[in-house]
Amino acid sequence: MNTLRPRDAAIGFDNLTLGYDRHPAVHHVSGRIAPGSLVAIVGPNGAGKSTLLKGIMGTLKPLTGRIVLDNLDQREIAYLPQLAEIDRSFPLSVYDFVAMGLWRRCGLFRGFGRGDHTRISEALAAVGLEGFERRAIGTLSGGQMQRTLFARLLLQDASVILLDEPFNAIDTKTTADLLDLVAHWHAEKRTVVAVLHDLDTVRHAFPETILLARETVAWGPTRDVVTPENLAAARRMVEAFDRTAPLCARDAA
Ligand SMILES: Nc1ncnc2c1ncn2[C@@H]1O[C@H](COP(=O)(O)OP(=O)(O)OP(=O)(O)O)[C@@H](O)[C@H]1O
Repeated sequence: MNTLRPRDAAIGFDNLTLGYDRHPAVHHVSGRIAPGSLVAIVGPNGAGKSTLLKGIMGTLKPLTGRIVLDNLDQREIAYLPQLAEIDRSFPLSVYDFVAMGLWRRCGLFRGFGRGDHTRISEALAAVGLEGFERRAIGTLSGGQMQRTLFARLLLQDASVILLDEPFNAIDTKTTADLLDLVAHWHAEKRTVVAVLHDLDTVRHAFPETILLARETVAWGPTRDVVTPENLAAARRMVEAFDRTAPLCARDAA
């Protein structure tokens, strides 16, 4: 069902500062996520990981610096938000929720053809949710909802996929199944960037890591980045950060 034509979609950060109400949340990030990378973003709570994903998505505009997208339109990026951010009270079936992954290609008001229904069924099968089509999303367990979100991502068929804590509070079996999908996307040369807290998962499944602590502590091969020294430095840096500061000392100089 993969209709992706691999392209050289890359994401660059040029001295990027992102924040809220003009207060920086993550600052001076520079680097490039190469096409086809499989990258983990790690760091303590409040390090700016989700903020960086929101910057890539364009929902948060840079305070200073730039995000440079090569061969990539922001609308083509697929994004899996944290489970807690999804309003599940909306009366939507699993089938209709997953079908939303096709909207960008089909348009809102065009009906689905037989090929589309097949693709939706294949996506549900790929995440192990056959038989759940008519269930309201509000009745799903956390793991079932996460599988539903992955099925929607499958249909989006995006060259860049951003995942915000995709395995939080998800059991081992579901995590393993969803990690298989991530590995599959990587094999298809899609770019996958995931915010993660479980460092074992990062070490086993993500070749590249960005360690954030309001700025970049380290960025490179996971074995070089996820070290006790770097993790301790990240903790110290987040604790020392003044969240009320309008500017950092580097900007003021
Ligand atoms: N909408 C917002 N308005 C104001 N401040 C915000 C907003 N969203 C995040 N922040 C602040 O920005 C900082 C970075 O938050 P962010 O959610 O990016 O961190 P994170 O690394 O993803 O943390 P966690 O691991 O806890 O999810 C935090 O101090 C947070 O309180």
